[in-house]
Amino acid sequence: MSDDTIFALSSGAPPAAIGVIRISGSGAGDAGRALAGDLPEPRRAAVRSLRNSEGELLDEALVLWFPGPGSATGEDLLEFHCHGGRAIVAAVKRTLASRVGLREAEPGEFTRRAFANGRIDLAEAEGLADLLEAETELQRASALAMAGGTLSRQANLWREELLALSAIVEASLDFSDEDDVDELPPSFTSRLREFSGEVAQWLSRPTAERLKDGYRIVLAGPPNAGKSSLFNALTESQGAIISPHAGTTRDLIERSVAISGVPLTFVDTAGLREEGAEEIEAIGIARARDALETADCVLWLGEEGQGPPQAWEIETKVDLPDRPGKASAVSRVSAETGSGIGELVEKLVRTARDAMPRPGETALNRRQRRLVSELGIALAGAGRVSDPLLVAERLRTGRLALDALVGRTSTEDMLDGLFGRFCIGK
Ligand SMILES: Nc1nc2c(c(=O)[nH]1)N(C=O)[C@@H](CNc1ccc(C(=O)N[C@@H](CCC(=O)O)C(=O)O)cc1)CN2
Ligand SMILES: Nc1nc2c(ncn2[C@@H]2O[C@H](COP(=O)(O)OP(=O)(O)OP(=O)(O)O)[C@@H](O)[C@H]2O)c(=O)[nH]1
Ligand SMILES: [Mg+2]
Repeated sequence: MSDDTIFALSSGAPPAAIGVIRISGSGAGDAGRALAGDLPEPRRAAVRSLRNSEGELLDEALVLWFPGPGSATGEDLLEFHCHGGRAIVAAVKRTLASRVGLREAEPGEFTRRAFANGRIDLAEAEGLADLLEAETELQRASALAMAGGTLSRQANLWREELLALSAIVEASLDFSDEDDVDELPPSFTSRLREFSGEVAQWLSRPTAERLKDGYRIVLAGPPNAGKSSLFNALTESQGAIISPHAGTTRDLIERSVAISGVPLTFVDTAGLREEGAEEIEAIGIARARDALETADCVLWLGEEGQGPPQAWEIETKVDLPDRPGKASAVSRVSAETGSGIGELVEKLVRTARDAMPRPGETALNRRQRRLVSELGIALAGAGRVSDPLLVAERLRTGRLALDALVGRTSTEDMLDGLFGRFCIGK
């Protein structure tokens, strides 16, 4: 980690109402004085005239001064809240670079410094990355919980419990004599079991990927069943081509929408038929079958009972007089008149919400799940052996997983990948 002083525009692209330029590092105070004269008192906004080294006025701006280590990055941090015009932002940045000699920050570098300085841990940094990418209410609430340290606090409690259990094992080692080598107290076993149960509970929760990708709803059925028409009605779009010609849709058509804050991804597919499909349509049918594999929910528009297991039977084109009808239909709709569409959407939202993390519940991403499950495996292993030395060894393995979880141990590659997800200025 370099210890030079960095700056970046942290607000959106100009022109904007306000442009926030942040400066972090040991040179932040001097940079502030170079442009603004005397600094305001710490953590209090004050108006200053910003000038370049020729003394020319660049802007009247608010200045905020956060001396380290009690700042967002843990370093001296200074902010100019300028008018957000292109030329103003450019002039302030130019002055910081060429006159003051500061370097423009890399993507995520402020956050990376906050991590390096112990202001946030790795799980919180991942939460922040998700928070910036959040597009729905559920994603926002879950990411905010992660960024606020719910998993980090849990990991620390688990770490303490591991240390307490290790202490019991140590004590049994100290006091063991020839006849009584490997007796761990019964309380040890029950604590271990409770611990394992808690870890299993975290692993059973809906995942962060599910929250990000949305609940996948695949529309399937024979050609001309009305899949594309229903797809357009559900997504309130004209994304799919509709025609009376059987075999109109070939490629998968995906559209993500958030309804009541719940992310849903609808997938329209080529009509399934065994015979008569020409080459391109046949490729489409293969893709449709693949899509069925990854679906969270299949809406089946074909003949009753002919869809994949668990599929929702949908009776469609209910505006037409002579239709076969479906006794077990979950939903009866008409894409033509719109009848039943609202109810179907409501059912889907309810089902999808049940499959998602609760609002504000921490959802583990793939990396976090791998490490929490390593902890779970270590605990299970500790419960299966009786030699205290082996038990101690398993508990240590669990602690290593927790260290990796919060980033006490982490590789440069991993950090580059994570912080590269942030924009410049974060
Ligand atoms: N203008 C501005 N807005 C911003 C940020 C920022 O850096 N600048 N943030 C940047 O991400 C977020 C807010 N996060 C922050 C987190 C910690 C501290 C901080 O100074 N913490 C100190 C003191 C807390 C106090 O007493 O008020 C600390 O925790 O010790 C500041 C902002 C969102 N909004
Ligand atoms: N009356 C009526 N006609 C509908 C309804 N839904 C679809 N259709 C008609 O049925 C025909 C086929 O509709 P599509 O939505 O293209 O059917 P599809 O299942 O996507 O067909 P492929 O892409 O070929 O597999 C079109 O002529 C539509 O106008 C409906 O609810 N009522
Ligand atoms: Mg179609």
